[in-house]
Amino acid sequence: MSKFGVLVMGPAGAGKTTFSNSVIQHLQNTRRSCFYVNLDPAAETFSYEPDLDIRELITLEDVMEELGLGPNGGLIYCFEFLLQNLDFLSEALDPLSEEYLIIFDMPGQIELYTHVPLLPSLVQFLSRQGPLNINLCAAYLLESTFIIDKAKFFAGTLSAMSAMLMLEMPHVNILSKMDQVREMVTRRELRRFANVDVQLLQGDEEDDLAANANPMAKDALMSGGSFKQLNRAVAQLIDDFSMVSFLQLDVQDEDSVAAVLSHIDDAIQYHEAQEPREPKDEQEVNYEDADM
Ligand SMILES: Nc1nc2c(ncn2[C@@H]2O[C@H](COP(=O)(O)OP(=O)(O)OP(=O)(O)O)[C@@H](O)[C@H]2O)c(=O)[nH]1
Repeated sequence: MSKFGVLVMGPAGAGKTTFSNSVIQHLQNTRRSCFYVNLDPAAETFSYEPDLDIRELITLEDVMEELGLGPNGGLIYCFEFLLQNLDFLSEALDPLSEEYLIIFDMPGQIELYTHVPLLPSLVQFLSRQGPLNINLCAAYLLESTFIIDKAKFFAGTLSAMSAMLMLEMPHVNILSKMDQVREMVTRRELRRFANVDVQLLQGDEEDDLAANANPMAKDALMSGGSFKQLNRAVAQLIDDFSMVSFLQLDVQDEDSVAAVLSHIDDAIQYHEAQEPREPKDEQEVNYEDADM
């Protein structure tokens, strides 16, 4: 047996901290132990004070001020620094017993989940392949309001896929802030986004939510000959990657939080039964490039 952990990821403002807080509340209500780790060096305020906070090690503000880096380069520097000071994590996480769920609240900069190889190194250290031996699952949040603008929704879907491919770990995708869209779309329409229906990307006028809800957003969907081809290629890519689906999360509803947690548990249990994979080689990172 080993400890359990969830990496709460997703773009800025997707609702990561709010979701983390509702998980903590749910675990408290059900008398389960949890340990809350903030890994966002630019975080400002919390409803639940983190049990471990990267800002005790390094803050984005200090890095930007002292090294003259921008926010993206600064964040990458902070993560590189964390990777050079992994005792900061192991001293706090190693002593925890197996009953703990460890919640890692991640930053929102999208670079971290796409092309910069820092998260895979961190995951490797935390996971069953590394010394901390935590059974980890990624929870990738995307705002449900993105479905009103299909271009935005599919861009978000691609970034979720990118995180899935880069991290190669148990992963659940979540549409957050469901309270904001329930009145705007039918259940049938919602299902087409939750179980990503690539026909949505092919310009099906009848089902064009954007046209109904927000005329400006319709223009944002790529159109014209070459864009049609690109849309088709993206649709094919998502279709081939047949695992892309989203759970629906409403943080006001404890059952919804419990259902998402139960999926996370299932994803972890499923992967726990699999053989751990071989570690990847480490790669170099250039902070300056990140702000270009
Ligand atoms: N209506 C509604 N608002 C939400 C929900 N979840 C989060 N919000 C709001 O969305 C905003 C961003 O939420 P956060 O939880 O801070 O999002 P985050 O992903 O942690 O943000 P960053 O750390 O900046 O990347 C806040 O104003 C929240 O109150 C939700 O389920 N419903």
